[in-house]
Amino acid sequence: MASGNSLAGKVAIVTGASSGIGKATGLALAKAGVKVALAARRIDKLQEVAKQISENGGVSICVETDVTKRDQIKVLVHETITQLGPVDILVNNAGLWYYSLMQNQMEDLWEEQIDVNIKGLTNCAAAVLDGMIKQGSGHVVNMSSDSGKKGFPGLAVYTGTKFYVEGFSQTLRQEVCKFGIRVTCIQPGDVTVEDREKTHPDPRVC
Ligand SMILES: NC(=O)C1=CN([C@@H]2O[C@H](COP(=O)(O)OP(=O)(O)OC[C@H]3O[C@@H](n4cnc5c(N)ncnc54)[C@H](OP(=O)(O)O)[C@@H]3O)[C@@H](O)[C@H]2O)C=CC1
Ligand SMILES: N[C@@H](C=O)C(=O)O
Repeated sequence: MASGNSLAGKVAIVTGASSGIGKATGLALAKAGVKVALAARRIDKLQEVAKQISENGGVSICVETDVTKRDQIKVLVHETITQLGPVDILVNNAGLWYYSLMQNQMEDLWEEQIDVNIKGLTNCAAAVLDGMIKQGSGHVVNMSSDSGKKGFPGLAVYTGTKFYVEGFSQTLRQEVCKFGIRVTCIQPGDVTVEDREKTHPDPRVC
């Protein structure tokens, strides 16, 4: 354990760790000495991140997880505790966004964003709470967005999901601070990620 580093030796789950902000967070936490459970649907991408972590002397596991599936989240938490130890940190990062004007009625895209950004984030937070309450400590880091602070045309549903993240985080914080659990909300602005085209699939939907 590196001295003077309060993160070293801790255990973190990072959802959406297969690319972008989640991947960068997983790498950064591992570099700081955190044992990281990398979660996302694309196991091949997670394994690439894990390889990078182990080449740099870090510790991680990969758990194929779809955060819209509660049973898979339970397996994620179980595998993390079994292989790495009790969960100190959850980086609730998995999320996606699609630009589309409401008038274009892209119902499937709305539902996907609601399922991942709202239900997935809620279920992941819920799955680690019990353990954190029992151990009297923990940190839930919820990924919001600048879209969690103001609306952007073309992002009505996405913005709605991130306003949810803000409201959910504020309330959760008030409920669990008495157990020594911290809840943080992060609002990145525009961050260039490798899969930008995937989340912005077709400018014609705008
Ligand atoms: N990039 C930006 O400008 C900003 C991003 N954000 C937020 O940051 C977070 C990360 O996004 P970003 O890094 O940019 O985008 P990426 O597309 O690079 O990453 C999204 C991650 O979410 C994962 N994911 C998507 N759906 C699911 C699912 N059902 N189950 C599990 N994992 C899932 C993806 O993994 P996989 O496909 O393998 O499952 C991927 O790892 C999001 O919450 C986003 O809203 C906030 C503000 C700005
Ligand atoms: N703010 C970003 C998403 O959260 C975006 O501009 O796409």
